[in-house]
Amino acid sequence: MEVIIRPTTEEAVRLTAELIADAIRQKPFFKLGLATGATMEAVYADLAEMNKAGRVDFSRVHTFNLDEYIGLPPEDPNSYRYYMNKHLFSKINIDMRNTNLPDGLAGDEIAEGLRYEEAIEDAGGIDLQLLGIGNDGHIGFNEPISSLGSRTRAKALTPATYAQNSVYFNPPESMPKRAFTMGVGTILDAERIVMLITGAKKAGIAAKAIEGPVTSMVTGSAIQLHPNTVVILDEAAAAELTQTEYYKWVFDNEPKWEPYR
Ligand SMILES: N[C@@H]1[C@@H](O)[C@H](O)[C@@H](COP(=O)(O)O)O[C@@H]1O
Repeated sequence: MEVIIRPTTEEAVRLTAELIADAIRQKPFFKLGLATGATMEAVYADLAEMNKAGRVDFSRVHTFNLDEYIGLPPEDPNSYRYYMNKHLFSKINIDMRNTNLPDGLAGDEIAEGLRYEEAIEDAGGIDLQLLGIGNDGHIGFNEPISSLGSRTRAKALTPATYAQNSVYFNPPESMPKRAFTMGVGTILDAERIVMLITGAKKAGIAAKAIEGPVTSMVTGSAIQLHPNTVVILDEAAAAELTQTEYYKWVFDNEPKWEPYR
């Protein structure tokens, strides 16, 4: 795992977008795993800008989102399908048929989990999975005590997640209590993981996920098991890390990071 700390949120976001764009440039038939949440909005704005400037082409990219609320139709402004269309898909040259999210309205939940797993497998697996982290340490909607081997399935949301995300719903109580999410095992199967964590509120959970023990209580800590992971943080989110001098040295000196410095 590598940890990169950038002085500002903008720089952390920009680096995340650059890594994604570079990866797509190297392999046009790219399978990109996507995340939602406030943190990612700026990443998608950067990617849309790069696409517009002709710096990255999404025409042959296939996307797979981590999760979707159960019970929300795609046109609901709080569905993750709506979020993705709004923040990214409508702004880039992607073929909408190549964009995938779990179907929040799927009647048979077991079948929907299997369908999504098969769709990822049929596409040849995910090349790069973008991740944020929830206040309770979740990745996707893999809440505390989710099996670290879990696959795509329906998952009940914790009170912490409810508190974090219900502010977007009107009324807040209309937020679904369950969601489909890729499993931790599904996420760990990706070829490469890029996690972005920004803001002072995430400093505690960032330190747990990056430097704490690998535990299903913080499913974000499972990234430590992945052989090709980079975590990008702004200074505020990195405030509780203990090895910051080392992380900074690596970014400032390792040749592979030279183009991004
Ligand atoms: N399911 C998503 C997660 O994938 C995301 O990481 C999290 C963080 O959101 P934010 O960036 O708003 O803190 O939000 C939701 O819960």
